Amino acid sequence: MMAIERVAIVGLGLIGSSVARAVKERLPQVTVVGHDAKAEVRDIARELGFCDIIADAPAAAVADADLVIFAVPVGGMADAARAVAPGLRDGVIISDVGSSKAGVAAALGAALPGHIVIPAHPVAGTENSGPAAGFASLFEGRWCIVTPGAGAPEDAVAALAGFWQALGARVETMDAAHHDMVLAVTSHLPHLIAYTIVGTASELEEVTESEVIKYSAGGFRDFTRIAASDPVMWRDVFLANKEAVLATLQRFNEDLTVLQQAIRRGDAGKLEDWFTRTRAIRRSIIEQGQDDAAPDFGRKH
Ligand SMILES: NC(=O)C1=CN([C@@H]2O[C@H](COP(=O)(O)OP(=O)(O)OC[C@H]3O[C@@H](n4cnc5c(N)ncnc54)[C@H](O)[C@@H]3O)[C@@H](O)[C@H]2O)C=CC1
Ligand SMILES: O=C(O)C(=O)Cc1ccc(O)cc1
Repeated sequence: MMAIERVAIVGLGLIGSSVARAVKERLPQVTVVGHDAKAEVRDIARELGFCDIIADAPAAAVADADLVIFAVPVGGMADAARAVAPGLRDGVIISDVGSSKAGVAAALGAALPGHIVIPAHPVAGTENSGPAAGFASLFEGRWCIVTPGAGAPEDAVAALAGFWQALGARVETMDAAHHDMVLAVTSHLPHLIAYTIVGTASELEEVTESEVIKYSAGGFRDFTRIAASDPVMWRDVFLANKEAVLATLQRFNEDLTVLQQAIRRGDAGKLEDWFTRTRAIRRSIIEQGQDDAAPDFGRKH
């Protein structure tokens, strides 16, 4: 198996800093080099000490790395890749943690021709961002979806899978397009709904802002957590996963119309049947011990 002795992390926010912290805790023999485009983030990273080395220049950060992980918003992957390109050694594994995969795979492949690119997505995170928000246990028991292209060398895929397993993650391999369809349903649409509902509530004139805050102990409160997620990161996810999100939204709108009609017509049976079915879905997730693997809007950190 390919040995990973030196990892370079480009982008030291929530996910990049969590990867660095997890490596330091679980793979202490591995050297972690970090870089962020923002000088203030590099300063905070130096202070917090979750990397062995912080490099000011992107190409210097990746020199001699066995694995380079891009942990920047998905719309910034190409720029980040071009910036490190002159420093990459032959045979290095290039990966990322982006929330959408087909567009990122294409962007990294085009920016780094001739390199081994194996995209990945740890399905774990929080509504917080920045280098101080990360923590070493973030990936424990969570899924990491690896989406190797057709030509990806098996030993490199195995090395990347082993790396994520060492950080505590469960690894699944799938096609990037399939990943994007699945995540559109399980993650991207729920975020879009949260952004919508919180925006709508704050705009409703008959409900004052103080009432929204005062009575937000119910379901609304869980939506506000999700709707506090990073604006740049999520802007990029929706633009990158446009087709899958729009297809999912189409289905969602149709189902919403069905429920709307049931309410208007007073169709009690329809409403009760629907809610009974969704309750069973939640219960079966919990019975399978998978509640941690599914997005949980009420999860506390
Ligand atoms: N936030 C979450 O819960 C999760 C996020 N992701 C993915 O992880 C990636 C990073 O997200 P977060 O860590 O949450 O964001 P973040 O906003 O906490 O950190 C991103 C960092 O990347 C830096 N950056 C931006 N462009 C750069 C460039 N060209 N070169 C170097 N550094 C650059 C920023 O200065 C920032 O410090 C995104 O692609 C996101 O889709 C994946 C799983 C969960
Ligand atoms: O905070 C939450 O509930 C999340 O859903 C975190 C999250 C955000 C983006 C991802 O790609 C994966 C996980």
